This record gives sequence, C-alpha cells and structure tokens, in this order.
Amino acid sequence: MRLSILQVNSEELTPYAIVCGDPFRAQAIAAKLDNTRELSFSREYRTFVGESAGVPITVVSHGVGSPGAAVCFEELIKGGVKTLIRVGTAGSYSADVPPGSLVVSTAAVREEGLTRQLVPIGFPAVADHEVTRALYEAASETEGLVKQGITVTLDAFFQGVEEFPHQKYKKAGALAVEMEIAALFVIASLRGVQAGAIVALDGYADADLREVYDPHTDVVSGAVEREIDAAIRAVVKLHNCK
Ligand SMILES: O=P(O)(O)O[C@H]1O[C@H](CO)[C@@H](O)[C@H]1O
Ligand SMILES: O=c1cc[nH]c(=O)[nH]1
Repeated sequence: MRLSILQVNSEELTPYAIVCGDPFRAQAIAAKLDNTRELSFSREYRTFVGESAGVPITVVSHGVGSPGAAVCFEELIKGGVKTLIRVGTAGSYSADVPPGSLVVSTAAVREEGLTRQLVPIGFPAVADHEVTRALYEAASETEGLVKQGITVTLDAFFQGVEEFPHQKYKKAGALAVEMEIAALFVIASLRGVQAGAIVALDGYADADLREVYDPHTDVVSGAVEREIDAAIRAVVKLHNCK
C-alpha cells in the first residue's frame, strides 16, 4: 500500500519505528543504524529504514506540533508499524531536572487541540508500560540524569495574551513540556499499538527559570545523543523480550 502523505510503500516499513520532530535528527538516528536506506523526504516527513543488532527499525521525522505529527503516526500505523517511540526535546519545569537531563514520559497532559477532535478529554494519554520500562532501563545505562514521569503537550510554543498553564502542571508534578506526545499516546491507544516517548531537556519552560531559549548547545546535543542511543537499545530489548 502506498502511504500518500509519507510517500512510502508500507511493505518497506518495519514493526518498530522511532519518530522525532526534526528531519535532521531523523538522519542522525538513521546514521546510527546498519544498512540504512532513505525511503522518502516529503514535506516535514523524512523516512529511513535500517537495523540495529539485526532488528529492523524505521525512522521518521514528524515535524513540529500535534496535527502534523498525527498524520505521520496514523500513516505509520496504517502501514503496519506496531511500536512507536518518540525521541524529542522538551522544556523542563524544575531545576531538579536541568537542561541535559532525559525524561521518559509515562503519560501526557492533553493541552493540545488535536486529540479533542478524536476522543473525549477524559480519555487518558498514557504510554505503553513495556515500552516505557525498556526506554527507562536503556536510558539509565547512559551517563547523566534520567527521570520518568508526566509530561505536558501544548500547541503553542510562544506565549500570546493567555498565560501558559505551566505553573499549575508544575505544581501537580509534571516534569516537562513539549508538543506531540499526547497525540502519539492517544492515537496509539485508539489504534491498538504500543507507544513510548523520551525527551532531552533543552532549557526551562517555566518563566521563573527560563533564560534565552537555545537548544543548540553541547549540553543539549549530548542529551539528544544519549536519548537516541537509549531508544535504539530499547527497541532491541523489546524485540528480544518477545
Ligand atoms: O525536538 P522535537 O522532537 O521537535 O520536539 C520539540 O521541539 C519542537 C519545538 O521546538 C516541538 O516539536 C517540540 O515537541
Ligand atoms: O515544546 C518545547 C520543546 C522544547 N523546549 C521547550 O521549551 N518547549
């Protein structure tokens, strides 16, 4: 089957997929795999296949924001992908998890608009337990701080006249904010597949802590490198446990 938006043939996809916002990060992830092939680069969606320790893995960029990312997740699932892992970046809510740390998301607050058009707001955006455990174990084998907990998914990156809901979710114990995990978890639940997510913290979202937003630092690239290695190893762990 031809997937019309990703512009790939479903027969070329694999049961495991690693997804990320940035097409250049997709290329960096694919570069760590063996026998890598680029399948397509259509809009923000750049698709590669390769393998690690003999396990075939698809890597796709989904762009910024839940609506565009949802198109990617839905087409991957239609194409036969059974396990999706997001490897992203997020803004920290707390000095206890500073930039450079990794957070494995156990569940996401649905502060975006996309999933409200799919299912009532009481439906939870939760990660798959096995995927979360594999991600946390693999991330804990890397150097540096790793936490697991609730993340928040927003649509807006820059603030308007409305206050961002950061303070209340920080008080409730959320660790970080980004823009696609809730869409991934809800869609995975609705379509009956597994999903998990890991993020590298690239600064502080909280206005009290935030300085200038600059995700292009050595600390952030080091954390992104660690989360990529962790996600690839998590896929191999999941495959070997089946
Ligand atoms: O680094 P990625 O995966 O793109 O994730 C985060 O970065 C983007 C915002 O800069 C949003 O997509 C957000 O979720
Ligand atoms: O959505 C995001 C992603 C990274 N960092 C942030 O502060 N917000």
